[in-house]
This record gives sequence, C-alpha cells and structure tokens, in this order.
Amino acid sequence: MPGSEIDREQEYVATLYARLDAMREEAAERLAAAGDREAAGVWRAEVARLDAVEQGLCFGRLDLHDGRRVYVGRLGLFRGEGGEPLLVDWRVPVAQAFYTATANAPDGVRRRRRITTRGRTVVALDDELLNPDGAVDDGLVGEAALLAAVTAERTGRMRDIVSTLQSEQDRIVRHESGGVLVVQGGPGTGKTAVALHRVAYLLYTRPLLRTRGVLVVGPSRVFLDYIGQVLPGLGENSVVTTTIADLRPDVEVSRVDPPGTVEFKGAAVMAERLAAAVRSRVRVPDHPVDIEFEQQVLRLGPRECGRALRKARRTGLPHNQARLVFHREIVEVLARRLIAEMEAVVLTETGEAIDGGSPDGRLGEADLRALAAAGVVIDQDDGPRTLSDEIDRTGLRDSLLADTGVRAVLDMLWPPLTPERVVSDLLGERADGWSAADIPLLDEAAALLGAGQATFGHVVVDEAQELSEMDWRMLMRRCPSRSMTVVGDLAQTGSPAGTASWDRVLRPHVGDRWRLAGLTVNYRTPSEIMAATADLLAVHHPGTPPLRSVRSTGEPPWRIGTSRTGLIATVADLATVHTDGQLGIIAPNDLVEPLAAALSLAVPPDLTGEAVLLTPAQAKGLEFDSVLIADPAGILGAAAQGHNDLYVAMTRATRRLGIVHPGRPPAELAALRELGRPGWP
Ligand SMILES: Nc1ncnc2c1ncn2[C@@H]1O[C@H](COP(=O)(O)OP(=O)(O)OP(=O)(O)O)[C@@H](O)[C@H]1O
Repeated sequence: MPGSEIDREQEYVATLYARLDAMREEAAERLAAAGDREAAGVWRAEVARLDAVEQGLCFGRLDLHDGRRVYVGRLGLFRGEGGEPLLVDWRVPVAQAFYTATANAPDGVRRRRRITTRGRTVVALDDELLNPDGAVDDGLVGEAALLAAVTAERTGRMRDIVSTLQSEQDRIVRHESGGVLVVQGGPGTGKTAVALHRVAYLLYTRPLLRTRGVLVVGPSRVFLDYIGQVLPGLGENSVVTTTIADLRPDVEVSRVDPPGTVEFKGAAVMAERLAAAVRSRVRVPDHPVDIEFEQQVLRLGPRECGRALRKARRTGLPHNQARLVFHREIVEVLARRLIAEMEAVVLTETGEAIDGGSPDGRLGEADLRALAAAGVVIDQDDGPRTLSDEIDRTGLRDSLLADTGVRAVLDMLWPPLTPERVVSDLLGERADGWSAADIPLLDEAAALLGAGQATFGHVVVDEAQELSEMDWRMLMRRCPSRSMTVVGDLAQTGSPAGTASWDRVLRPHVGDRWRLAGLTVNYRTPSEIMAATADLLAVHHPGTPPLRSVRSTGEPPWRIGTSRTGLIATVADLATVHTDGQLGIIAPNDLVEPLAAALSLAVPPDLTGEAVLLTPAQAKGLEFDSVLIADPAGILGAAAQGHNDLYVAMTRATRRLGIVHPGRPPAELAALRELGRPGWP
C-alpha cells in the first residue's frame, strides 16, 4: 500500500476525529448547562457514548460500483447539522456489505478496505477487490485483520469484534426474529460476542427497547466482569447484566446442593408442586366455625366459605391478592348476619330500642356493644325504624375486618404466605440458607403469591444450556414479549439440571416461535487443540460435527503424568515457568484450595492476574492465552456431565494447552503427546 494512500486516509480519519471532538464539546457544554436531572442524564449518556467510540472510530471503507464511497465506523457522523454523511454507523443497512460482501456475492461493492488505527493514527490499510474471477471463498471476511484480532494477547477482558465480525455472525446480529433466536455453536465460535453485538444492533434499530430495557444473563459474576466492557465499548451503557441467582438479589445463596438435588429442584414439575402447595393452604372447613365478635357468636358455614373461595379463585388473582377477595366475601357474610339480627331490634320514637328477641323488649348488653361497634347513632326520626336502618355498613365491615378474633379465623382459612415459607415447607428443609437451585423456586412462589417483577423488552441468555426448566420459567416471567436471544452449546452442558434439547426447554413457553441459527467456525481455539478434543467428543457426543478452527499454531497440546502426591508441585512448577501471556489453571473443585495455597492465587478468581485459577464451571465462557488442566480424571469423575466440563476446560486456550494427570491419563486424552519432563515446550 503506497504511503500516500495511508496519508490520504489519515487526513480523512483526522476529519472524523475533529467532528467527534466538536460533538463532544457540545455535549459537555449542554451537560454543564442542563437545568434538571433528566436533561443532565441525557447529556451524560451522550458524553459517555462519544467517549466510548474513541478507539477504532473508523475501521472500514466500501467503494461501491455506483461510485459512492462509504466509511464505516462505530457511530454515524455528519458534516454539520443535516450535512453529508462522513461516517456511517456499522448498524445501518448500507454498512452490512462490509461484513457480508464476498467476491461471489459482492452486493454492489467493488473494494472493501479495512483501516487499522492506533490511537488516532492510521497504521495499516488492507484492501480486498471483490472480483469474482478466480476468487476463493472460504467464508472469512478480512482475514488479515481477523487473524490479528484472534491472535492478540488476552487481557482478561473481552473486546468487541465490530471491525472483524464475520458474515455468519453478522446474519445473527441483524436477524429480524420476533420471538426467540437460539444461537447454537461450539466453543469459541463467537456466541457471546455475537449476542452482545446483537444487543447493540437491536437498541439502535428499535429505539423503544431503550425504555423497555434489555437484560443480559450470564453464568457467573466473573463472566459478567469478563464481558463488562463490550457493550460500553459499543456505546451502550443502559443494559442490565445479571446472573440467574442475582435475579433475586434479596436471597443470599449460602449452600451448595448435591447434583441429584439440583436436578430435582430444577425440573418443571416443581412449578406444579409449588402451585399445589399454595392452593392447599386455603381450607374450607367441613363443619361450621364460630367467630366471636363483640361478645356475639357468629356462625360461618362450610357452604358460605366454599362460595367465597370459589369467588376468590374465579378472579384468577395470585394467592395473596385473592386472599383479600376471600376475606371481603366472608366479612360480607358476617356483616349480613349481624344486620339480620339487628333487624329484629325496633327503635321507638324516642330512639329506645326494643329487642324483638328479648323478653323485656329492651336491648341487651351484647346488643348495645354490637351497636356501638357498628357506629350506630340513635336519633329522632319519623316512624318506627330498625337498628339496621341506622347502621354504617361500611364501618361495620371495617370493624369486622379489624377485629383480631375475626382476622384469626380469616387467616386460618386463607393465610397470608411468603415465598420462603412455601418453599421451605415444600422441600421439608430447615430455613438455614438457600442454594442456587432454590432461587427459581422462591421466584416461582413469589409469582404465585403475587409479587411483581421487573420486566424487559429483550432478554439475552448466555451459556443457556446450563439453565434448568425452573430457571427458564423465572426468565420468561421477566420477558413477557418473549423476545430473546439465547446462546449456548449443548455439548458444554455442565449442570445436572441443564438441557440437552433447545426444543424441550423453549416449547412450553413459546411453542414453535423460536428459530435456530448456527455458528460453525472457532475463532478462539487453534486447530491443534480442537483435534485433541476429537476422542472426547467421539465418546460422549458421537455425531457432533468437528468444528473448524480459523487458525493453527503448530503447537500441539501435551500431557504429563505425575504421582498423586506430586500433582500440586508439578502444576505449581509449570505455572511458575509460564511467561507467555495469561495462564488459566482449571482444576476440579477439590483441588482449588490446595492449588490456591501453593500458588498464592485468588479464590474466587481474579481475571486480571497473570495466572487465574478456576473450576470448569467458573471457566465457562472465558479464555486465556494458555490453559493448564490439573487432574482431568478428577474433572471427568466429579459429575455426571464431567465430560462436558473437560471439553469446556480444553477449549479455553487461544494458544497452548497442557494437561497434568496423576497416574494414567483418561482414555479420551491418551492420544495426546506425552512430555518426558515438565516444562512448556
Ligand atoms: N469475528 C471475530 N473477530 C475477532 N474475534 C472474534 C470473532 N469472533 C469471535 N472472536 C473471538 O473469539 C473468542 C471467542 O468468542 P466467544 O467467547 O464469543 O465465543 P463463544 O462461542 O461464546 O465461546 P464458548 O462457548 O466457548 O464460551 C473471543 O475472543 C472473541 O473475541
């Protein structure tokens, strides 16, 4: 590329930054002058959006056959208000060709140019002429830039891929699915990256979503930290990210359930059990119940209770709200009973009451108390009146409802319930702490009882294969529109309550309103490492098509045997001599503590360290330059889905993979190259 061409692009890019600076200045001035909180919020968000696009503001240019030249970047810039476009946002339709045009399907594009900048300086240009003659279409777009991106050293924080998004990924980002879009793909195919870019795309193209909100659900807080910079880097700061457990921040998780219990609690049938448990707490007595009110005994019959119950149930309201309907109905019955009795009491012209039922024709003490409770004022009036004419009926009902004796009976028939009570009664457990598997049960109970939930216009679920049926119910309650992007890999399912079928978990909620999209190229793991997973896949996922890696490194993974007692020392030695990039050490749960002590590593893991120690569950979705797996047989044997955990562990490396096994290696790894002595080759 001639230097003058770079100079020309440098000049253009400088114009773009000048425009950006002008917009920033204006936004900062408006922020300073903002009169109220709302205006300040708007301008603060604008300043943040403009700051976020500083790195890699412009990354491409399309030369179209019709003579137009389109610069593509992180946001749209115009020459002054309403002026000609200087830079188009990557999300607008004309920019799509930047990601999808190929020599065989050029889509009006003559030349695609990738512009690499460092800071505000253009450092490289990379041109492709989309000329169908002799073109080899390997499905990759802008290979040089892509390879530079995927081989860059890892930092413990995910980066956006807006400048190198591939066409199969772009199609998913822009997919116009009204319902649930499931993105299934092997490790490293960019599922997480694509889901996050899709969020940025949807927020841009459907502005209403900004008010309705977008929720991104990830497998762990460590993972949320890992992806935390991607959306802000794309200029989106308004998205809520959470783990499944943190959907109920009021519940503290302090217990780990054994796998069998996790499976049991995760099954959809628990929803029916909870509903039945709540229903069973409402009782219609099979004999009359006597209620004392102001020293009178009011009798409530089973039929009246049954009628009130049916009326309350017919409202379709949740338990705690329907309870109020039931209580009102019963109080109405009691009030009518009291009034009927009062109708037997006739008032004389002087206001003297004659109790029809009393031998001396005068009110008894109990009658007077009932009258007082009913707020009856006896005054002069025309003609004979009954006591019931004088009653403040609303006051009577209120008095009944406020009466502790009446309330005790009402609560016995239809008690107020809390989610905690319902779940612990159902599980028969003492309430000595909750596990992660209890969270969707508590949430289900809360919904049955009538607690409201925050809802979102679109929900993204990452590592979605891990969600139990009960987790799905909890999520669906937060997404009434059922507009979702679900990404995962069924071959990586680690949870005993996780899924092996997308249809199975989605159909109950959306019928067939879900679409499957696939990703087929691995951008993270080199082909040498993917080849090393072949035996594991062949045994546990026969028929899973081999994943194509975008690159090879020439460094095959290796294994080394140790004694059981020498395991920790060998891992520690290998970690100490590792100097090339970030190292992830993945070990079964029971080895984490001794390894952390031997290597002085943080638990829970600190993603910014040179070496990071994790369990396979914590490693989900993450990646490191090198990965060292300690005790693969321990990972395989720790859970029924141990083979999937080992697969996850093996596919976290962008460059090197080493495995330390006490004794003989598991059969699935026997074919790996064996080292004679410890040391990174
Ligand atoms: N088009 C791309 N350009 C540059 N890098 C990419 C591209 N696609 C994916 N990557 C990189 O590949 C790595 C894997 O991506 P990501 O974590 O999204 O994959 P995944 O499918 O979610 O993986 P897993 O299921 O193993 O967690 C990331 O470092 C990501 O930045």
